[in-house]
Formats: sequence, C-alpha cells, structure tokens
Amino acid sequence: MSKTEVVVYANQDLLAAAAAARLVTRLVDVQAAKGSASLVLTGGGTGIAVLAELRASSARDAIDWSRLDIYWGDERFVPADSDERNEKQAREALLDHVPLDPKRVHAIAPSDGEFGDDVDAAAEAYARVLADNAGPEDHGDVPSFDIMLLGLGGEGHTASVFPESPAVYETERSVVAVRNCPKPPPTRVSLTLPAIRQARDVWLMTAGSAKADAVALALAGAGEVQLPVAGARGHRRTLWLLDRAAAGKLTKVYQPPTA
Ligand SMILES: O=C1O[C@H](COP(=O)(O)O)[C@@H](O)[C@H](O)[C@H]1O
Repeated sequence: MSKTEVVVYANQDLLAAAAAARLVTRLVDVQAAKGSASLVLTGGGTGIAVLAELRASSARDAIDWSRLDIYWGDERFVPADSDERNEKQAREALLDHVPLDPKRVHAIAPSDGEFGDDVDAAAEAYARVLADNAGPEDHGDVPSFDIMLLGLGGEGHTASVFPESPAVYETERSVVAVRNCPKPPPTRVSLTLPAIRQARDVWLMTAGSAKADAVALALAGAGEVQLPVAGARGHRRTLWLLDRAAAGKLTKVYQPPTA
C-alpha cells in the first residue's frame, strides 16, 4: 500500500536543503540494499535549487555517483545550449560537479540533436531508453525508478503534463511529445502519468503561495485530467515537500514554528 506524506518547511531555502539531505540518505540506503540507484530529475525553481544544495553538501560524497542512473521527468524541447533546458540547468547546478558515469546519464534529446526538430522522434527515442533500462522485475517498459523528483505549476501541471492536454489522457505510451504548452517554451517531451506511477518514490517539491491551491486540491483528491499533479504518485511512497506558503491552504498538517 502506497503512503502519502506531507512535510512543511519554514521557507524555500530550508526546503531545498532538507530535500538534498533526504536525497543523500535515501540514495545511500538504496545503493546499500541494491548496489545501484536511479533518480529522475525535474526542472523548475525548487528542483534546481535542491540540486544546487546537494552540490554544496559535504555529505554528497556518501553517494556512489558512479552507480547512479539519472533520468528526466520532462524536458523543454530547445537547443542543447539553451538556458531553458532542464538538462543544462541540472548539469550546471550539480551533474557537472560529481563523478557520474556518463553512460548512466539519460538525457532527452534537444531540438538540435540527433532527431533535429522532430519532437515526436525525440519522445519515441526516450521511451526506448526507458524500455532498454527496464528489467524483468519492472513489469513493463519503464524502470521502477527509486526516486522521482517532480515540481508542479499553479494550474496543476507536473512534468510537462498540463491540465486537459492530450498528454493527460495518455494511457499506453511512457513518453510523449507535448505541444502548445501554456507555459513557455511551448514544445516539450514528458513522461506520462502511467510512467510516473512506475516510480517507487515520488517526491513533489514546491514553494510559494502561487502553488497553494494546486497543492490543496491535489491532496484533497482532485481529478488528474483537470489537475495532473493529482495523478503523480509513487507505488511505495508519495512525499510532498513544501514550504509554508505552498502549504498555506492545507489544514491538519504540521506547520513548523516561525523562526
Ligand atoms: O516548466 C517546468 O515547470 C515545472 C515547475 O517549475 P517551477 O519553477 O514553477 O517550480 C517543473 O516541474 C517542470 O519540470 C518544468 O519543465
């Protein structure tokens, strides 16, 4: 039975530092148990702040970086050197500063990569990457990621699955091309909700009052077509890591004392 838990921090800086500390602990535990671990990254302000905190942490070297697989939950379909690219931001914040095995960093193709501007081909190629890395124990074409980090938008998107968009109705494919996103850039590649739900642990991390309605609605059981983040859960655990402002419309959750 999957568990849902909510942890509220006093502000975004504490949230990012605490999430980075949790990542060290969980990845070390998974590597001790299984030999290697997999981590799915998110873009967005909080997701990248967590990676920067991990880079700054002296505990980061407890992770065996050479035995960690890195994936992305979504990517903006822009040139490789665009500052909007989630991969570029993640590399600058953390990945370029730790001894990862480059063969275990599974990036989504950029719009000037091997598939050119064919976003459908880029999505299909990433679905093949996932399938190639899924094992017999994974029950399908998606690895059972150990930890999937996700952010969310105030209108309820997660990864690049937007409310009422074709992606939110996808039940067969693990990865889709996304066009006409309400949030720029308009063209993206995203894991679908069924692929997200293959993760053992999903960590939904967000900060700021602009996210408070979406957080409260998702935790109240809103439908995933109108609010895709409501459909993001791990099959072992779903952990919401929030700052006080993002948790502002929740009742009955522990709120940290004011500093
Ligand atoms: O565009 C994106 O936005 C969301 C949330 O970003 P935030 O800055 O509002 O926290 C993110 O989860 C997603 O990966 C990204 O592509």
